[in-house]
Amino acid sequence: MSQARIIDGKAFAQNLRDRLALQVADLRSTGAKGGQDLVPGLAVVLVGENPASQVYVRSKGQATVAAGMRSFEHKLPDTTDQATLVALVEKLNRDPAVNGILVQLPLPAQIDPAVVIATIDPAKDVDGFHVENAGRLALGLPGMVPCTPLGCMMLLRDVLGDDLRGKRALVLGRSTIVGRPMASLLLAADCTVTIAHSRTQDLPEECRRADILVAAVGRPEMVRGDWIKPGATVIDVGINRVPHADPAAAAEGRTRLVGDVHFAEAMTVAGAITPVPGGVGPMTIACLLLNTLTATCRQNGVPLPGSVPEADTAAP
Ligand SMILES: Nc1nc(=O)c2c([nH]1)NC[C@@H]1CN(c3ccc(C(=O)N[C@@H](CCC(=O)O)C(=O)O)cc3)C=[N+]21
Ligand SMILES: [Mg+2]
Repeated sequence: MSQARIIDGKAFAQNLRDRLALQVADLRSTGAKGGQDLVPGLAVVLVGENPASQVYVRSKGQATVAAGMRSFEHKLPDTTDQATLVALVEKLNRDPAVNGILVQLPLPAQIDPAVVIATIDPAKDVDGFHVENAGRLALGLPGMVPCTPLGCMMLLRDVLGDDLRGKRALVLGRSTIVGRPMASLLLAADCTVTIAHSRTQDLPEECRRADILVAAVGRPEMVRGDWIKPGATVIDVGINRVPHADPAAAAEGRTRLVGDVHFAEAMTVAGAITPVPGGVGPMTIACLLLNTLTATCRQNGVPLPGSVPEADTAAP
């Protein structure tokens, strides 16, 4: 039986982070010569004590420092009101040491995420969630591109190169943070794009038509082997924590991570596939650093370092 190529997102992300660290060091020395502060700074705001969010925020901070950038972490209590969070974001907008701002989602129920995101200066919106950046992407204009779709695109470019052109791509999921921006990027890469979702009729049949399948629905192992076109490239965005496969371990409360794709089944059909963990997740963090570097360069009128991929087009 055939075996898919496993797309090593972890290694790709580490390589990107190494290259970014070199560019950050270059930028810092350029700034020192010109008397400018060209040290990229990323502010991450966490409201509340969601354990998963705490883990993500910690690994983002570590990655930021490892790349030679400044990390500013702001932790606010679960009871924080919207006005307080908006005031913090406004302060970060004005702070010249802060080039990127990320407000960790989800936010507690008393805070409307749309209001907070609308407050972020679009030039510092390294998540690419602001309406201005979402609109720019939808119109094919330069802007900040959401990290997860950007990372998926880089992996696809690595596997397929120019073969992306004209391919049938299906995005499963229509979220504003993954599905929709992913579809825009695939369209910009000259794919023929379908967005499928919970109301799509004959979903397995739709999936089977796709040369490129991007699963981002948040449903553990929903995409089965027989939903996949033989040889297709599969990008699994899902990160679902489920009880451990071994019932004894599950009884002790142990969990494991699975994607939106049934990996073992997909392995026998797909041409290439991202694993979970070790696929898209690490790319999200690497692209956050890339966006922070891009934002810093644009804010200071400095050209993007040559070997850093152009985020807008996700060229290799
Ligand atoms: N404003 C905002 N921006 C985000 O980008 C954002 C957010 N809020 N809220 C939560 C989600 C989730 N997210 C992940 C980042 C890295 C991994 C990651 O590195 N995963 C590893 C390890 C996973 C693990 O072991 O738990 C992997 O897939 O291999 C996963 C998920 C960013 N998010
Ligand atoms: Mg700075």
